[in-house]
Amino acid sequence: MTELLESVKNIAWDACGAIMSIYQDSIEVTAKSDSSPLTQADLAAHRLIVERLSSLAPSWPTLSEESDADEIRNRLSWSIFWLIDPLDGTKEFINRNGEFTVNIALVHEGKPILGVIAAPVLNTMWYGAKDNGAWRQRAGEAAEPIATTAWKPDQVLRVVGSRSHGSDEFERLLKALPPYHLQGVGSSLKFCRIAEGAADCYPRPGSTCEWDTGAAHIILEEAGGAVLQLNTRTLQVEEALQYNQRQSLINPDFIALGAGLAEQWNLPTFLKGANDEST
Ligand SMILES: Nc1ncnc2c1ncn2[C@@H]1O[C@H](COP(=O)(O)O)[C@@H](OP(=O)(O)O)[C@H]1O
Ligand SMILES: [Mg+2]
Repeated sequence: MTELLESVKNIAWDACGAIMSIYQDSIEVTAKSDSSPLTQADLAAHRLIVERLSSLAPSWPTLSEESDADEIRNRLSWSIFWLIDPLDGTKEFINRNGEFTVNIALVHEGKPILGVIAAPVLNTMWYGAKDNGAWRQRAGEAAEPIATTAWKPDQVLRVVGSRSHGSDEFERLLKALPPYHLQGVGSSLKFCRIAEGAADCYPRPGSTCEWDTGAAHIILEEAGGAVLQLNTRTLQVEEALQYNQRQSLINPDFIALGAGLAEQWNLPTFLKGANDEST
């Protein structure tokens, strides 16, 4: 696993290089069929990552946000594959605020077992693999282990949410939380904040795809946290998100949280109903 991680880290970092050469030049934006934005950086990173992973592990297929439908036609029969978002946070990339990442996960039997998230503007990578812990590495520095922090009921809950994709459902969920502080953060960086102990939870009703969460999912689990399906009606957490098990690649509603918070979430006292004391 350690050797595989090093290879994937190198690939993610090289993809960051391809993205940055476009970031520093001019960004051309086109619209995909679902009207979400696409840039030449998404495609350059996609091509580099798919080519390099295919030569690293020729028998493991790749499923990228930018894959053609034909290339992933048989995906439900895959037991192991690479799950890739070549540029997560395209809107943040276009807005040039630095909050975008390259996400690469290895998924086995519906669960992510290795993940790398690279943020070129922040010069940082977060990564982890099953039973190998979670790590953060700043460019030119040694890797350091990271872990979630356990929220206590007398503390303000540090919530992270999308910078660019809010929703009424998200606003409704916030009302069920104890006193909180909300920070908007782009891309998978929200999960990284929880994994390194800088935030407590990230509720996300709707509007994410499996490539937005796969790499972050295993990193957060290895840091002591969890990424759990959330029933937004009852506000109960359910089993962990699963990958490549359904026709749709859109995730169900979920909440990512640090150590111990899933148990707290199920305590009736945790949910206080409409809450107007938020900071
Ligand atoms: N309506 C929608 N349906 C599915 N996924 C959506 C969506 N709106 C946003 N997303 C996903 O949310 C990601 C951005 O996350 P965030 O808002 O947390 O920064 C996008 O990643 P990309 O930028 O890779 O397309 C996209 O995959
Ligand atoms: Mg993308």
